[in-house]
Amino acid sequence: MPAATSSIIRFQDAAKVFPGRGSGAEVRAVDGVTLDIHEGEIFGVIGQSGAGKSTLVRLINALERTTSGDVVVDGVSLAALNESRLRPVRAGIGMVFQQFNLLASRTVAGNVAYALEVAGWPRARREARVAELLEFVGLADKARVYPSTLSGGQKQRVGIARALATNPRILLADEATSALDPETTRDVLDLLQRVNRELGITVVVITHEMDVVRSICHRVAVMERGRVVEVGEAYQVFSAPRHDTTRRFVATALRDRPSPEVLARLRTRHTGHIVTVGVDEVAGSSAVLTRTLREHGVDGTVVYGGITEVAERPYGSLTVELVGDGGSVEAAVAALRAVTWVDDHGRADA
Ligand SMILES: Nc1ncnc2c1ncn2[C@@H]1O[C@H](COP(=O)(O)OP(=O)(O)OP(=O)(O)O)[C@@H](O)[C@H]1O
Repeated sequence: MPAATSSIIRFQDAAKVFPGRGSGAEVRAVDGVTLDIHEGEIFGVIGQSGAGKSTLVRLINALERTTSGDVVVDGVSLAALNESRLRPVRAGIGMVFQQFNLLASRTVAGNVAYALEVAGWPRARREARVAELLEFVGLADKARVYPSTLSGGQKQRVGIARALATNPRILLADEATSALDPETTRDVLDLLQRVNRELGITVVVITHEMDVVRSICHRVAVMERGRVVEVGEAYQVFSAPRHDTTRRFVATALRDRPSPEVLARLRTRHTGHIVTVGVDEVAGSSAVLTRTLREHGVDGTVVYGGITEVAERPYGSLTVELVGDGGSVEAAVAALRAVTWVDDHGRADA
């Protein structure tokens, strides 16, 4: 976890209202958001399509301007700035896109150099900086090729090198891995993590992929209809989700809990007492489960479940068939309840 918790981006009752298209009603794409993004963290923004994620993030570099409220970036209030005074703020913010947005007519090096040319860097400095960036993203050997010859993952690494060219303090990534296959996604996420850890850059990622949040985000905001409905440490938000959007999101990551149909099938195969036991870093590790059952003289067989990691901490559940004498099963269930959540499905004949 990053040590610093000072705010680098602050939304203050920020709103973005688009006029209705045709005779349609106006759209409150971002609706009164107050939120702090801390310096040095990887912050995730999740939510369903149309929830307002892109608009929220585009307020940070003023690609969209607030219609009310404010966004304060590195102590600078954006609402009051005109276009020319926004330029230095934008220079401190890099952005990567789902579709990469590379210039087809320029080589890889030419794409990365582009922002430096616009910023008036002399040629020698530019070349040194481009070489350094391509080395950082692992594409030193591709400097002279054109984007069309690259894989999706390589294109996104060029996109990241380009976004880093002018030494931004903030990197915005809008669905940066959504066009990539799972393996390439992993490489790009590793790179974003290095950008954060090695360069100390604050990273804001928009994603609809639980895997992205699960593996790299320190904190996360959940959006619904322009509002932030849940915000906090990724582990806290996902281990105790309060909103349907969050619950649905979590369910896409880990199908660890048996549906009624699965449970019915389990009952035909297992006649003992079936329980689903939460697994988390404090209480529910499988070691705790095994020890508790042993202490009560109960046999446990795992019949369903899954454990994954959220923010590098264990998360999931195990469904277990319990077999034991008299009240020992009930006593074991009570002991488990003292340390984690338990869903008691009972016995087939109960
Ligand atoms: N330029 C615009 N003019 C009018 N309405 C817009 C404009 N841009 C976005 N919207 C509307 O604002 C709402 C939020 O859009 P936004 O793209 O921010 O959502 P999102 O959560 O990023 O969705 P997605 O995941 O599909 O990109 C949507 O209803 C969208 O149609």
